[in-house]
Amino acid sequence: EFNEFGVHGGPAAKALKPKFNVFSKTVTSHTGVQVPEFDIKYLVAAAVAFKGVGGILFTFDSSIGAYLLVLHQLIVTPILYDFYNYDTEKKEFGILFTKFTQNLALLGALFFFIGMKNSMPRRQHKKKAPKTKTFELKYDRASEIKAFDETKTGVKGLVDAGISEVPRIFHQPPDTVGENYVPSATQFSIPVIDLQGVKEDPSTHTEIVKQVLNASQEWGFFQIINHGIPLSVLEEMKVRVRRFYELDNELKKQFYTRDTSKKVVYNCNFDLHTAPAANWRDTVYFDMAPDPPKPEELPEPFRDMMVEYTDRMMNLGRLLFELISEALGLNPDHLVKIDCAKGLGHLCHYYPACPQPELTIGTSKHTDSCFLTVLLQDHIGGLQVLYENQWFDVPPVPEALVVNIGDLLQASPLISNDRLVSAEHRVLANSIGPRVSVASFFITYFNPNPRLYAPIKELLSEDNPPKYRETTVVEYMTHFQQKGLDGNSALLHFKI
Ligand SMILES: O=C(O)CCC(=O)C(=O)O
Ligand SMILES: [Fe+2]
Repeated sequence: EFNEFGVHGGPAAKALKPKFNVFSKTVTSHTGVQVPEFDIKYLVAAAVAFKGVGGILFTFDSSIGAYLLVLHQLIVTPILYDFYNYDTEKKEFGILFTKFTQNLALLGALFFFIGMKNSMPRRQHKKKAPKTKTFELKYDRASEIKAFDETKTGVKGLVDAGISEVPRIFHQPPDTVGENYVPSATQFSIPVIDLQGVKEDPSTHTEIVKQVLNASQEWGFFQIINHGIPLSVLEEMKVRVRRFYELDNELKKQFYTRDTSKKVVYNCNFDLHTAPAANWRDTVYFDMAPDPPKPEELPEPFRDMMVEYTDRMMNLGRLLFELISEALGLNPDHLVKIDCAKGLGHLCHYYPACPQPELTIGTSKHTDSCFLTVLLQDHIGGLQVLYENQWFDVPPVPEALVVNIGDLLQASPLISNDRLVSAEHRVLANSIGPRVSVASFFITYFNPNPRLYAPIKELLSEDNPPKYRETTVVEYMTHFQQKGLDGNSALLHFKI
């Protein structure tokens, strides 16, 4: 009825006019409201417009289109299909009533569509968030990283310059930071082992070996107290780390390099150019054993400190390897004999205060690429370990050192054939800072040590076949360095 318009509204206007008159009379007599007089062609024009424009928009999935069609239905249906003006016995009544109810059903369908559309935008909104990230990834990340690296002043340089927002290159993918976090005050926490009397008292020794085995198998992490390194040495070491980072930029820049064969390597993120997102952390690395640098090659704050710290750490490392050998049922000197305590490097980390800690991370989730790590951390906190798929805080204890099993011991992976755990851990960024830590890695990094490491034969059996192929430290480390902190274990590469 509404396809031809002509000058006066076409046949639709003709059909509508008497019906509209009846309609307006009925409305007036029932409600007392006077329906205003107007040329019926305008009503037809409006109905045609609503139907035409609404129909087109509707086919494009638009809710405006649906609203226009609803308006059309509301205007046209009660007037055009006026079954109420006919006797129930009349033929017209049946036809008009059927059409009226059909149009009512159509109206219902339109309302359903509008309801669906209103609930969808909320869902789509969340899905759209990663799209913003995809867009972010399209910026010229490589050039921004290059420019940042060329400043040679790291994250501390950005903070010193007064930035108030974390640059894009440091943005972590969404949801990496908040996932599966358990606040530290729960019934579980990483074990603290008191080493007092470990060398003097045989029953204490046996008890400690048991605790080391449990902690290394369960958590891959434990803290030690009464470990023999005086608190004053630990405190002084942290002071020296801060002092290094507070050196004049020109002095510090001399050590900024990506050449990992150097004995002193200062840079921001060893995997800056390959990692998906940069970490809010600077690091200076000292390769101290077996071939230490000359004292004059060390930055001034460490010159009279590094050798003492290394000696003390080597003694502690030998003790820990003995305890772990025993825990695995091996001769106490087994791990030392296969050179696990031969190489030692210290990673001195600096985590500047972060203006938007929720956008980035101090150190991405990773396992350590070494036999064993002994970590000195300050009072700020932020280190977390993954245990049973949940993140647990490793709370700072002033006199304690944190010990964790590395990939090459993994536990026992390469040596213990998966009996020990090289646990995943990470460091959160913090608005309070700087935080400093010293991670002492027992490993012969790039010393060409030809020794092949494989799961220890004594630990293998028919039920416990080797899970990793043999490899050298150099091969393992080369793979780790190329891979970077991408969230996957470097050990996967060596699985049989
Ligand atoms: O800074 C820390 O607490 C941990 C550092 C760390 O995990 C590492 O150097 O491998
Ligand atoms: Fe680590």
